[in-house]
Amino acid sequence: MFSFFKKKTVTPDVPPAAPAGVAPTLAPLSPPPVAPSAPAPTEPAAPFAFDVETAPRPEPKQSWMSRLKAGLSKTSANLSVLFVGARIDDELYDELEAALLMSDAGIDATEYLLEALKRKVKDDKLLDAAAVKVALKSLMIDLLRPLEKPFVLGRHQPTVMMISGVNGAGKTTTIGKLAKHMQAHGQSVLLAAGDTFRAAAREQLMIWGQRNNVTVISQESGDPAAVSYDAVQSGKAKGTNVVMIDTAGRLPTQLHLMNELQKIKRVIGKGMDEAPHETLLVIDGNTGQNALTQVKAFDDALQLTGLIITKLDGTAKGGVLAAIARVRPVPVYFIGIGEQIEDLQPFDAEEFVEALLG
Ligand SMILES: Nc1nc2c(ncn2[C@@H]2O[C@H](COP(=O)(O)OP(=O)(O)OP(=O)(O)O)[C@@H](O)[C@H]2O)c(=O)[nH]1
Repeated sequence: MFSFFKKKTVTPDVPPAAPAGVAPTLAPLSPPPVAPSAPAPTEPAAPFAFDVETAPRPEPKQSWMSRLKAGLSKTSANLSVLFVGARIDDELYDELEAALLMSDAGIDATEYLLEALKRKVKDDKLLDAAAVKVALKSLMIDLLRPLEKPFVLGRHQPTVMMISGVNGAGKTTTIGKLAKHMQAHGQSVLLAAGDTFRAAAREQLMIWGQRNNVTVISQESGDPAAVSYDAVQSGKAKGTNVVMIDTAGRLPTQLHLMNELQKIKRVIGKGMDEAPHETLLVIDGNTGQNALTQVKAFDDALQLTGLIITKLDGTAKGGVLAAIARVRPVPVYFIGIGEQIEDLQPFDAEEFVEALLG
């Protein structure tokens, strides 16, 4: 058993002791230092650790942190400038309120943070703007920390993951990255091309599967629930470690398509008790407050176990994580900042706030 988790919580060489019955939490997400030999499908993979800073990458690639900072630079510039030589007065709070709203934090999280900050400034008798910024950082970390959750594999054989989201959110790209990470750490992976609407999407996944030596279950036309069921059966028969089920993009307002997702989930459950073990929503980080609408709708329909937020390298503002934390705190397993495999990393609240408020 292993989990994808932030690096700070682990000692790479010595796996932390886990309480009885609980999966050990290790940090991952990069090729392991030595090329692994894939174990027999049913063997659990050896635990592995991931360190963003030391992971090998071609020069002159920037570190994960500097790229995350660059991705969130719009918001961080707007927030940071407020504290430069500022007086602690209503004007500062007003500007901060505007900057948080602009960052997509939404009204609830913005009001919560402002109230908490004012209280802290008073209680701790803070006198200069730099100290207020530090206080805001710590409040944001506290707000976002409940969204951190290790992504554990190995509790089930196979672990079945269902991946949903609106069109173009980055579902298929994310599945590809995750599959590669998992393979690199000795996990056997099977994909289901559950997007039976778009032939191109199916073909994209098939070609990708051939290139990367990953079996893809697909049907030319047909019922995505049936494809998903077949994939689970195949995964069980082959002793595959992970079955990932891609689904067609859809809007939460397309009720018949949301009903279809519920059906896919039910049918997966018929293929294997307790499956899908992970019901994930992929969100484009540039969607702003609409991301919150998506989380609510998909969570209501599917009871999500986690989120993956992509494209935080574009025009993303980042504040939407605060809105999610306040309004619908579904765990954020991973965040993505680009199209390369190492551009998807476990969500780390402290790292994220550091990039946002630096
Ligand atoms: N910049 C950037 N682009 C990304 C990221 N993740 C995915 N993309 C791009 O977003 C586009 C859409 O990605 P897909 O994986 O096809 O999205 P999808 O959700 O499967 O799309 P549908 O099948 O149409 O629903 C592609 O061009 C990806 O390369 C990211 O983190 N950053």
